[in-house]
Amino acid sequence: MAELTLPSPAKLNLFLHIVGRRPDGYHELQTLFQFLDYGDELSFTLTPDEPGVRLADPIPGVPDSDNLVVRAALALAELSKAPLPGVTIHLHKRLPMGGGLGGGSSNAATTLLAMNHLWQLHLNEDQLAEIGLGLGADVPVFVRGHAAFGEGVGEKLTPVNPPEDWFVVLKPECEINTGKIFSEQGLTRDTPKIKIRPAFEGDASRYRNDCEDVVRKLYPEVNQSLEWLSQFGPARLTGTGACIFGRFPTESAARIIWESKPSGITGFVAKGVNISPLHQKLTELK
Ligand SMILES: C[C@](O)(CO)[C@H](O)COP(=O)(O)OP(=O)(O)OC[C@H]1O[C@@H](n2ccc(N)nc2=O)[C@H](O)[C@@H]1O
Ligand SMILES: Nc1ncnc2c1ncn2[C@@H]1O[C@H](COP(=O)(O)OP(=O)(O)OP(=O)(O)O)[C@@H](O)[C@H]1O
Repeated sequence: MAELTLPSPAKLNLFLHIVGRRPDGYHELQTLFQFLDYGDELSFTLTPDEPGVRLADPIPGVPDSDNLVVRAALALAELSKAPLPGVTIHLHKRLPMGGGLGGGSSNAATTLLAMNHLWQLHLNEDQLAEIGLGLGADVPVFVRGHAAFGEGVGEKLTPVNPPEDWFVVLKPECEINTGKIFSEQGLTRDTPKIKIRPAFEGDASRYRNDCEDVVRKLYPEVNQSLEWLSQFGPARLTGTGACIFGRFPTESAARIIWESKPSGITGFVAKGVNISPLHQKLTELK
């Protein structure tokens, strides 16, 4: 029985600038993606006697047909002319939903890489990134697996190596819908483009997240958490939120701040990594 267990890490947008808007309404970004050594875990078991894609742990409130794990597996299955064995997928969710950590996109990318392997489809990374983009703007970076300067809607990726610092990630008590933030009237949409070089050679804390002002106004919980965390250094929103992060040079420095957080706030401490834990695991398996 073919079986595979793989990580599905979180990402941070170390900065996120909105530099324009495409005719289809999607926003053009410049962003710095880095992975965290923290995330969900997915297990895939082929079931040759039982066709189809089954999710063993549905997410409450998300129909299986909308779950990006199922959608990713079905998108691959559609491309195969030959009948494929079925698969049962276990999803161990740790990442908060609507957190700006790219949990669903990461789950989709892990599924694409796992099922390409288990179904022996031999699609290359470019093909998987293209299929991934059809599932969500954040999927390609998880498919490629290297920290990157992202442009376009996040699909034009230049691999970079920002410092692998430690992060305190806090999850204020709200879920934020990405589409809602991108449709807000007051959103800054005209930040001048920067060149790639300063973005990763310089200190990313010189740059900002253009969604932050709008999110602070709409979600007082996020505003309060940012105010608290920024006492200890620059604190920023990831994606369209709701999660925020502060950067620290060592694990112990991050843990001291984590231990002192106000009661009731959830989150975690994790290390920023430039090679995705998913790709690290796949390399070990080769
Ligand atoms: C904010 C980021 O997380 C930054 O990495 C991503 O750009 C969002 O990626 P995502 O969650 O995969 O977003 P999608 O599921 O593709 O888009 C959700 C909705 O947000 C809006 N959207 C998204 C991305 C983008 N560059 N411009 C947009 O206007 C669109 O209305 C879209 O229907
Ligand atoms: N496997 C999945 N995991 C999480 N969410 C999923 C999944 N499949 C579908 N979704 C849907 O996608 C929505 C966004 O979830 P996700 O965790 O990716 O948000 P996010 O971290 O804000 O993403 P991003 O940073 O890409 O904007 C959820 O509210 C849920 O309805």
